Amino acid sequence: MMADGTDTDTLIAMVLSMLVVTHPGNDVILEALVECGGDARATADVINARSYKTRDATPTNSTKRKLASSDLNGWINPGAATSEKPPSTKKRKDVQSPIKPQKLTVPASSASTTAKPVVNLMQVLRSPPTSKSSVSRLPPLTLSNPSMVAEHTPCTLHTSILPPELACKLFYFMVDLSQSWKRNRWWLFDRVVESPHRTSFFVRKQSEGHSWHEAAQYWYNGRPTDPPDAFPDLMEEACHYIENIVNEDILKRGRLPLEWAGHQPGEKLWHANVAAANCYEGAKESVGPHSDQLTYLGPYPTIASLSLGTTRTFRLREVVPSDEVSKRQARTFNVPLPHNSLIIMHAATQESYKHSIPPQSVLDLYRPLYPHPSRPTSPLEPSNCRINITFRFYRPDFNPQSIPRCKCGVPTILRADMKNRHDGKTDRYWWTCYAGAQNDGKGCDFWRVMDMKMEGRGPTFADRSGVASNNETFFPHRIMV
Ligand SMILES: O=C(O)CCC(=O)C(=O)O
Ligand SMILES: [Fe+2]
Repeated sequence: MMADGTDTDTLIAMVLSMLVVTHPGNDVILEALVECGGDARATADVINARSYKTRDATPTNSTKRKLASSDLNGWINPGAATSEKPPSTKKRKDVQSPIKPQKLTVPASSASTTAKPVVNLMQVLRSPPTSKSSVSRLPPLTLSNPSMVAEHTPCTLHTSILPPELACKLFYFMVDLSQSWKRNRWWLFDRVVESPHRTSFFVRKQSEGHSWHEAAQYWYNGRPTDPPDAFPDLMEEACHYIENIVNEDILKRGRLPLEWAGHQPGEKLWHANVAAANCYEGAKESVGPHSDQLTYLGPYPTIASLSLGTTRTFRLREVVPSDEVSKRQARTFNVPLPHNSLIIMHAATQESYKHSIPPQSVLDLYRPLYPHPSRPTSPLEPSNCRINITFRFYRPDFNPQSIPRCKCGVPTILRADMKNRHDGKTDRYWWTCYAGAQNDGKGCDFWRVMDMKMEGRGPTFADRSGVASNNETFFPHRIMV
């Protein structure tokens, strides 16, 4: 998770959150962002203003209207005769900034309205030109059962994963706890932005000698935090079930060369030593498209994500590598995650896909089976909350002491080169400065390719099996060891 300052989704979310009219479509918002030099506040003002002016609408719920225009110049300046065509968005299906952040955000109320220097946002955001017109567009697909999930994605879905009473108790416990969780907050350009849900970070009691306190700070975008809490007992109990399922699942799959191979033969290869929890209250709370930061997870992590409470849609969309965008399109997969289900994001999910929990217009309330343990005689209360707990294995070879520091003196973050992962000549992971997330948006230009061997990381499956592991000679989806 966590974010930096160049994310399309973040900018769109900022604009959306300031609109008083119905969503005009991402392409329209992006073009308006270009017109407004990347200033989200100004973009929202322009979209709002033009909507009322041209439609004679007032900003009441009853008069909210859908705006649709493919010609943004004409739409923003209906009277202005201009020969300059607005940048076409027809071909833009999957706009990616070169370095992607981890969370969708909404602006803090302090968003400024002053004019900002003009940046050509499209140069940053637009994918390299391609001839996509011949590539057919695939409609979103709902994956409503475990076999569909396994068929279409690198994930597995398990339903009714915990004993029902444990799932219910853990849900109540976490909802109560979540009252003190925080909205993630960080700098984006010149303003502070905030995540549209609450979050918290936990460390397992017996986690092998490393202090994951620094890692916890990075969960909160580099903000100083108190040492993270230990897994509560109910989470610990749930974790045993989850570890068993995850290890069963990964044993059935081939392993990728850079995955952690363990110190001793027979050792449990995946164990959760940290967990991050999210609470989404109501239909509008969300998390935007992102891939999880790999800093402590290392390459090709497995992440086990437990859902409790109301069903929400988990959305997955592949990031098509640059050399394939002219041949195929990404497809959006929607996976409804009911109470007591586990979706396991297996190796290569973070390198190849973005995931999100989009806002919804309606929500099915969760109806608990058991009363709240501390209010056993109260009536059962349906809830509009979803609790998500992602159990994670922070690798011993990506511990805080071994994370490179940037020029600002703070630990860097590790990202995958999602766009070039099939290239074979391009390195696939890099370390970059992350100081800007907290430091008034100002970081340094630190950028270094991650080199497993030079940095002394492992042992990996490649080390064990002798398969080439340098970043130039294997292809994530093609070589299994
Ligand atoms: O709530 C979810 O299912 C996803 C949460 C997530 O992606 C994250 O915390 O990184
Ligand atoms: Fe995530």
